[in-house]
Amino acid sequence: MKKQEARLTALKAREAAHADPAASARANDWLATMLAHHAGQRLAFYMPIRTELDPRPAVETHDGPLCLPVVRHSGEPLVFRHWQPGAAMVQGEFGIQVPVSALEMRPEVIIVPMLAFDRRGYRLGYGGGFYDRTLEALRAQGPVTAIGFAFSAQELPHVPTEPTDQKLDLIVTEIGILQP
Ligand SMILES: Nc1nc2c(c(=O)[nH]1)N(C=O)[C@@H](CNc1ccc(C(=O)N[C@@H](CCC(=O)O)C(=O)O)cc1)CN2
Ligand SMILES: Nc1ncnc2c1ncn2[C@@H]1O[C@H](COP(=O)(O)OP(=O)(O)OP(=O)(O)O)[C@@H](O)[C@H]1O
Repeated sequence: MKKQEARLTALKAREAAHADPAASARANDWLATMLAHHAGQRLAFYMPIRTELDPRPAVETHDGPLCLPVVRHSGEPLVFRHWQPGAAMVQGEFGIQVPVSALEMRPEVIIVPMLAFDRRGYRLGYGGGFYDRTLEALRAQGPVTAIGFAFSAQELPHVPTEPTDQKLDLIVTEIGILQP
């Protein structure tokens, strides 16, 4: 499968890039710059797993409510639960920490994790289709800004796509901000 090959290539690139803390710091500086334009808005971030780029340093600078994605069922959009520093957490699906909070939030800005991306704004994740379904549902309700966050080494010339793929509005890496 083409997507599967692309995932493997990008995963190796991400593992190598992850070893450089300076790249992570620069990416977070760019992300914080971007988030400053969204002050006051509800922001969804993610708890990094494996070698995902950690967005938390930039998220700490955000002026506005925060939430984290929760998998309810495969084949369904993610839901977002309110998070604040010190919030009680529990291990959710795929070993990812999720807030215990029952308070759900509709984010206006979403920091999206990824394995690979291209300059058209297409991305590849772990293959659950969670962010595609989630962005489709949220965009049907109102405006939402999807910010892909990854190391520049995770860029591919052309990510394999399907009709259900939702495009990112912005991509932030350690090199800067890309607007597809
Ligand atoms: N940090 C983070 N949080 C996230 C995501 C993510 O990609 N990263 N998600 C993005 O959707 C959602 C969770 N979805 C996920 C789906 C699959 C796998 C995963 O590790 N899959 C394994 C194989 C799955 C299995 O065990 O059968 C793999 O690809 O190795 C992780 C998260 C919501 N939260
Ligand atoms: N809105 C949708 N409705 C129905 N099926 C969908 C939708 N979005 C994605 N899918 C299906 O989900 C499956 C996985 O999608 P894809 O490979 O794009 O996941 P991914 O973007 O890598 O994963 P994730 O978003 O969880 O990080 C695909 O077979 C796709 O057809």
